Amino acid sequence: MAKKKTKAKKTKKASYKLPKVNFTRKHKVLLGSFLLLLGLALMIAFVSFLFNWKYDQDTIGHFADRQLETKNWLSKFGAEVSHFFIYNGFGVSSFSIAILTFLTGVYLFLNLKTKSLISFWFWGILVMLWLATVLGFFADKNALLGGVIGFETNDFLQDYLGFAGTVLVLIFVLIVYFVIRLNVTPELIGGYFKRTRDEVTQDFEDSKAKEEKVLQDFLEKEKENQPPKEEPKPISDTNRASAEAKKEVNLAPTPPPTPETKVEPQPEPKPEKIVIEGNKEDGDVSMEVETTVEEEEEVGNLSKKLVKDFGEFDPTLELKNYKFPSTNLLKDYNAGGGGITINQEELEENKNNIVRTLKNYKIEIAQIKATVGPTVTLYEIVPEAGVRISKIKNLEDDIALSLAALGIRIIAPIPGKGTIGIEVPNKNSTIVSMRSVIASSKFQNAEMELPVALGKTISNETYVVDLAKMPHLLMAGATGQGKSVGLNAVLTSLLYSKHPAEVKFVLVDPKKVELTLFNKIERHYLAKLPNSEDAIITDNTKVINTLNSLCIEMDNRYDMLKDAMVRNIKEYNEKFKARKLNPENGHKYLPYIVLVVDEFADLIMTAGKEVETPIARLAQLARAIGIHLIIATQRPSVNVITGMIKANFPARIAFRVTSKIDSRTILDTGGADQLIGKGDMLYTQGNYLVRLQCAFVDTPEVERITDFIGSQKAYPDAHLLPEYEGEESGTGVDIDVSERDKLFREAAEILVIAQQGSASLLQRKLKVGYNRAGRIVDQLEAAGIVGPFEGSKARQVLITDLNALEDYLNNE
Ligand SMILES: Nc1ncnc2c1ncn2[C@@H]1O[C@H](COP(=O)(O)OP(=O)(O)OP(=O)(O)O)[C@@H](O)[C@H]1O
Repeated sequence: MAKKKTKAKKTKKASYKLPKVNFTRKHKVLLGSFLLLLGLALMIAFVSFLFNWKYDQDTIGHFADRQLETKNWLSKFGAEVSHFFIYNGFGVSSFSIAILTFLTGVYLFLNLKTKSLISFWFWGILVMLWLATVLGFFADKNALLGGVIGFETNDFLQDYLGFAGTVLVLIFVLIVYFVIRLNVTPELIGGYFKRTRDEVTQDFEDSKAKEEKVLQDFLEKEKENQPPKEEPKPISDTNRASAEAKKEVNLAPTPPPTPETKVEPQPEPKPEKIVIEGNKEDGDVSMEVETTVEEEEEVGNLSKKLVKDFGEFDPTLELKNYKFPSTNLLKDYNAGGGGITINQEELEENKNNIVRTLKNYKIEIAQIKATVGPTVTLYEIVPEAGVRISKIKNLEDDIALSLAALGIRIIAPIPGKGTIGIEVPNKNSTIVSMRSVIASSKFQNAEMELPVALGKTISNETYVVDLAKMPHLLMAGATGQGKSVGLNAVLTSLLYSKHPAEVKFVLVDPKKVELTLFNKIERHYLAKLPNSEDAIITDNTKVINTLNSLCIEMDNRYDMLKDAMVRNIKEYNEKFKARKLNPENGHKYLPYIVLVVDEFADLIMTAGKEVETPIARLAQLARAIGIHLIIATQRPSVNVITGMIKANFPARIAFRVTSKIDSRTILDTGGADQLIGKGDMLYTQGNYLVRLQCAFVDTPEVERITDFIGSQKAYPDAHLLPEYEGEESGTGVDIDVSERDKLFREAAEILVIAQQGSASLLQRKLKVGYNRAGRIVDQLEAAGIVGPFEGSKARQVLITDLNALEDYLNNE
């Protein structure tokens, strides 16, 4: 009980942190411009007052007298206000007031965060008081310096503390200002002096060395320029030396004899010298032509040197002994039987049925060919010339009826082939094992960023796609049709192809049981928010924070890419590996991040726009910086897979769904309703549909893989995403007491009696609509009566009984 009360108090305190003024943007612009101009006016008035105050003194106090003239640039107003602030107030330090007013105006006008304004005002006023008091010492010389308040404060302090005491107090206040406001500490000052001393010594030594070098060069040049027969000249004989030098046309740039020129520590490229010999007899002079050498780029040079010395940067070095799981950990489902079995009888029967049915509708077939896949067999038909394709397509249901089989799909025509396809499910389907697709050469030799072996096509070929190219994947299908297996297949593919340094997963699993096994590889492959305990997110409210954190990560990565002048993560990582990006400038190797959401419908139901917006943002922008989303849902309705989501997820997988409408929602076309389930799926990447049998990976297999990886040396922690400070309350708005609903008190009583912070309860008891009930709950939250939004659970009520509520509301 007591705990609840303290919590209630805490929330109350938190909600009163800032003044509760709800300005609209228009109000802010108006107030901002007013304050901005008022600040300027004060400034003008104050400056003018400094020159004209003596003349204007007679007019003070006669504001109503229109005849009286003032010299202040802002006339009577200026004179009165300045007299009030400067003469009667704080003296010249009153300029602070004008500056602070101006600053407040700017903040409001530009809609900047007003939080720092409070500290501006606090410190500004402190400085003003301090300065006024200090200038109070000189009040007898000039009354304007400290103003009346400055003089009085000074006088007051001197009465009690004497002159010395007052000075000491003022010095202490100054120290407080420096330490707290400017963060100045003795160490900082000491460090600064030490630095400047070192710099001076260094500079001195540098310039000495440079001077010596210049002198040396000069002498050498002189020596070179001397004709051999000439006597060596004394160094001091500069006049003569220059006269001799003039005799020769020397186009080589002589080093400027200024000791200030900075000499770079790295060796300069040596210019090549070409000497054009002159004919001495003709009195010709020889000329030395110096060709300039292109300076090499420092970064390139340095990076080449680094690569030469240390080799390319290896992101996997920290876990260099990491061993990839072997395919032996996966079960071979076809070990005994060995692949697809072809049932001749079945094939014959189906062929006859198809030919007969089509004949019934007067469609003659020129040729028929069967391709047996793991779950379905494709009969490719070449009709006789003159048969209309639409005719065959319209017979879909009739053919299905005559074949007496579920899940018949007619593809007319098959893209890229001039044939019509009829897919008929096999009586005995074959499981496509994960092992067979992982071991396939297609997957093993795939030159892809994020290879994913989805399964096998109808012609029994392994189908491998690049998640980085998709760039996001939407997976939908009715319950029990193979979505979770599909997700596991995708994750397993990535575990088999990518080192922990190269890819990180953010797993969202509202069902709480589907992805738990991946907990074991948390420190290898998972990414999480700092301070969160579990890497796998099962709580919907935490998803919002994680999504927003990913948005921050995305923005950060874009900044890094911009800084590195590359367009995508691949180029960035290549540049980083070639040691062309300096880690000291914040660059680091960027792993791909794959966000997997197992039940998206649940998320949209509980958090709605709050998840949709960051998901859409990530989907729109994250492809270049290596964040890829995989979203699965068993409810493919339009309010879950919204237009915004769909537009950004061109790659989609549909498992079997119950209706044609659902199929349309996922794929924009029918077909998914005719699948046979158990991993039978349609995949599209925006153009045509491919029917695949999803690779099957069972829970024990995933467990073996995660155990294998989890038992190896790991990073100290999961990959940490940037911190995201969610709003304290679910609503994030401070609600003015005066704006509370009329039913606020009644609603508070209902929730306190029921001890359940639910909007639907209010809807029923108060007979109000959902929106109003929701608003009241927000107001109750802002008042500290109910706790924050907790996803599907009702909010906690922070007040225990009606008496406590009465006290609480009365003390507000
Ligand atoms: N690729 C596949 N090959 C063979 N059988 C499969 C395949 N995928 C799924 N199955 C079978 O279907 C069952 C249900 O699959 P899964 O758990 O993936 O369904 P789901 O769509 O995730 O269901 P839910 O939405 O209820 O979680 C599996 O236990 C398995 O027997």
